Amino acid sequence: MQSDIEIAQAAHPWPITKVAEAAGFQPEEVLPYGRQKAKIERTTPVQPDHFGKLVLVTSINPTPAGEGKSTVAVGLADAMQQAGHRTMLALREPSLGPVMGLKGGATGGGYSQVIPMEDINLHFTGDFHALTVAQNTLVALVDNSIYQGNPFHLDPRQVVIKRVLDVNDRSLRHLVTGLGGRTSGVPQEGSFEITAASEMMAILTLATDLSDLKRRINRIVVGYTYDQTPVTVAELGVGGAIATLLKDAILPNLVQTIAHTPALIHGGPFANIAQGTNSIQATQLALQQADYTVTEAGFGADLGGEKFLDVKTPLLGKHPDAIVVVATVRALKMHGGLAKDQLDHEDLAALQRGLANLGRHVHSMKRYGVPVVVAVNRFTNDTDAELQLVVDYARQLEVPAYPADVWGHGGAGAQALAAGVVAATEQPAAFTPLYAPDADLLTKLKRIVTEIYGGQGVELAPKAVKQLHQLTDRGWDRLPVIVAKTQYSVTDDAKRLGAPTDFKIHIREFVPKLGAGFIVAMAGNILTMPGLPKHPAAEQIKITDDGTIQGLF
Ligand SMILES: Nc1ncnc2c1ncn2[C@@H]1O[C@H](COP(=O)(O)OP(=O)(O)O)[C@@H](O)[C@H]1O
Ligand SMILES: O=COP(=O)(O)O
Repeated sequence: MQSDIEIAQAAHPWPITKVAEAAGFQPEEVLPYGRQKAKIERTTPVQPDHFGKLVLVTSINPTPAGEGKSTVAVGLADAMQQAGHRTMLALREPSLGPVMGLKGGATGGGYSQVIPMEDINLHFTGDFHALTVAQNTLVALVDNSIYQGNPFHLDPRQVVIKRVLDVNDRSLRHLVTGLGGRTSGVPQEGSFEITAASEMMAILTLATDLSDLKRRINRIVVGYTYDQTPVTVAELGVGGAIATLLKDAILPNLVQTIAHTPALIHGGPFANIAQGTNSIQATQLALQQADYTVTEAGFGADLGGEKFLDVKTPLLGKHPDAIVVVATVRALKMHGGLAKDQLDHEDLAALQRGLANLGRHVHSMKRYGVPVVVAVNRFTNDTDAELQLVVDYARQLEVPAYPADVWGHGGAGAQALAAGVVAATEQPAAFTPLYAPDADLLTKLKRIVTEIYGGQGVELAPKAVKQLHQLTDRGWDRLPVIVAKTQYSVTDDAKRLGAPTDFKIHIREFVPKLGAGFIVAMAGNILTMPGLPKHPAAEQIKITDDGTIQGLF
């Protein structure tokens, strides 16, 4: 069986200028980066009343490998395009952390991939590197201000803006900087987070244009003074320089699928530690150009799905017309109690037990008032009996379900799914947000935990209780909330699979991100700098002397 990269390398892509022309972009809007990539620079403002239909792809709680949201999104878009619907994808950029680590890339798989997968999964058009330099330059400017006499009276123990790196590196979670004596800075305790979790990434993906980007950067709180007053980038007077570093990164990237469906790929926040959705700009651009936009949000519906619907949708100016919940037999069997190495043979009893996780996510997506469709992403070991069990269960939930073999057959494996999704987008939708925008932080959190996770409520650690009072005193307690928690469970315990209800979410601290415009609630022991596994993917990745990349999954 060919690998993802072998299938991608055997594809015959169009020149990106041809993809752009077919997608309706004007030549002056297309900035090629080589033959198969381009950035798109809008020359006319988007018009929300001309937007096409929006399809959000989310999923059940995944296994560590992922359950195929990107793969299904690509195969679905190809199938819709091949059925004659003008379709465009809006996806997120991969982080090199998982690419070299455990999870792999974010370009789909099999015959449902965006290409050139090597470029996209490695340095793409440099957006992650630009974001890394932008955030690290800001930290250096803050440290320099403290070193050069500290005119803003910043407390070195309360600098909250973190250095970032697009690498999984646990050794950078806790460190001391500024050692080496008087000329080497001011000693400070600090830490790195992965670029995908950075506030700069969140700002890039939520900004509607360059002026919004600049406003958001200026709102970043870099730290607090000795008397607890927040200090912003605007006060430091360096917002313009930081925005300059992102002048190209702010532009969405255009590539194509193996079947030449246009795909805008922009922004790469993870949904377990950030908001997990691709950029507002790319999604609006796709909505403007195509009759159907297929987009995805990270990890399960409890994370990327909820954040897309409650944080991104109000800024996007358009709610989804249909929500696709991707399920796999293998993940459902894990939720039914099987171990990772027991998933390759038929086990209807385990599958039956694990269906509750699908039920949880279908229920939580249905409450938004948007038609829901289940896509059963077929793996080679899935039996017809297992697939039928999932379809029958979905029918009991009164949602249509379509097995799709997009990995093995691309769009041809998703024709029934595509027809079902198009039909779903024609159904009436009464979008119902989860909480009122002006609800307080705790109310928002409780709604997420009870309505989306199925839990009993929230428990705040003493530090979080204290922070909540500070947030309230500052008037920051009405901002949207982003829950950072494990992707494997609806709870904050990665080992609790299925659909438990007897749990609370334990919030250890709140992290205000005023530039991004939300508060992050850190649940359980979630970390914002992942580590590498015992056998990282890097052990398989090679490059031949003639420059051919191998083993990139
Ligand atoms: N039906 C399938 N059969 C085999 N491999 C698959 C299938 N669907 C996805 N994969 C593989 O699983 C990995 C994760 O898929 P991906 O679409 O990235 O998941 P997600 O977007 O949910 O994280 C990729 O390497 C992909 O090639
Ligand atoms: O944020 C994580 O996204 P994936 O589910 O695509 O890995």
